[in-house]
Amino acid sequence: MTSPFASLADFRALLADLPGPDAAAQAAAADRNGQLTKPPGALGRLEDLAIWFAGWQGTDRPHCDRPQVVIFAGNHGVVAQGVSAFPAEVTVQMVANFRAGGAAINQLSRTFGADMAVHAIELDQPTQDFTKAPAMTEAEVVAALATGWAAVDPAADVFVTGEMGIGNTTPAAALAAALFGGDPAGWVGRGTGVDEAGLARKASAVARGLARHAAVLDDPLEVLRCLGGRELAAMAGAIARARAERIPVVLDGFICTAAAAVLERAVPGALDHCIAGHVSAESGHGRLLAALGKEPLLNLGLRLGEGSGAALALGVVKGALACHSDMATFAEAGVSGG
Ligand SMILES: O=C(O)c1ccc[n+]([C@@H]2O[C@H](COP(=O)([O-])O)[C@@H](O)[C@H]2O)c1
Ligand SMILES: Cc1cc2nc[nH]c2cc1C
Repeated sequence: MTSPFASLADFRALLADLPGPDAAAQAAAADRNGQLTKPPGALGRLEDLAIWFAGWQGTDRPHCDRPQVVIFAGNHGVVAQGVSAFPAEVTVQMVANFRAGGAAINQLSRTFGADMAVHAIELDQPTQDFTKAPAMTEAEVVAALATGWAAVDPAADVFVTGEMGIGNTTPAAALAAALFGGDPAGWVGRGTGVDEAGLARKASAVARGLARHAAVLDDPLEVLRCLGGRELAAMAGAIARARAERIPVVLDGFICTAAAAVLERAVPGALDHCIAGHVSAESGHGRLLAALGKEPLLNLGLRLGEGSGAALALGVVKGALACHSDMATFAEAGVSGG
């Protein structure tokens, strides 16, 4: 499908008209859950997870047989502010590594049977440094949203999106600060491993970005354009497309969640089809998830990005859905007490 939007106004209208879950399928799944051979509630959050997936997939026997992982890569003008522990050329080098099968996400995608795709977006054209100018023009942010929109396979049954972009914890922190308020220093973290001075440079860059773009801070899509990045916009576009297809989404780390938060702040409820795969070690991620009301499935101290935490969470999702959809009921198994 070519993208159904040509402007931010079109995208905004599309977001306001997204489908909800199938309440009947969800009710049928809750009923089935009550009949499975286990004490009530004994599978804990796995039970809620299965019932939630049932609603979005529109079946009382939800599945994770065709998970799709899509990684978007972008480069950032704000790296000129000294905000990353790694040089910008690592972005294109890691894209080559993804394509050669050598990154963590390749191994995790294979482990959980996910189809994996990589989209490098204009890596030779970094966004503008947001401390000096809007990161993107409207045409650029719409093109990135459309790349994300087009990347989703409508036949996937679970969707994961991740990113690669040296410097991108800084635009992610800027989005979080713009969307939820608070001191920039409270949203920046060590990313790939910056020292104290690097952390201070990140907080300063975010503060200057917020000041420069103060006029748009009440408009989440303009915030994405002025303070975000191409891979962040692409993740937002992909998450919106998954919603249009009613495909449940597993969110990854801080950058992915910040991109997703743009949609929720633009239209409350826009992330109802998303769960948090994990909470990353990036200091603002837990706070961002709390602001979105999302409880992460995993907390393993990851701070890699590239969809890795969400891909790992596919293991939990697969376990939850296998139990829900394939366990015997008390009646089927002849077990007393159901
Ligand atoms: O997902 C996370 O929470 C996360 C936390 C820290 C770093 N990263 C990854 O590291 C890169 C951004 O870090 P930095 O220090 O360059 O801003 C980018 O490629 C991300 O995928 C990702
Ligand atoms: C090596 C490397 C791999 C990554 N994967 C996601 N972000 C990354 C950042 C770096 C620096």
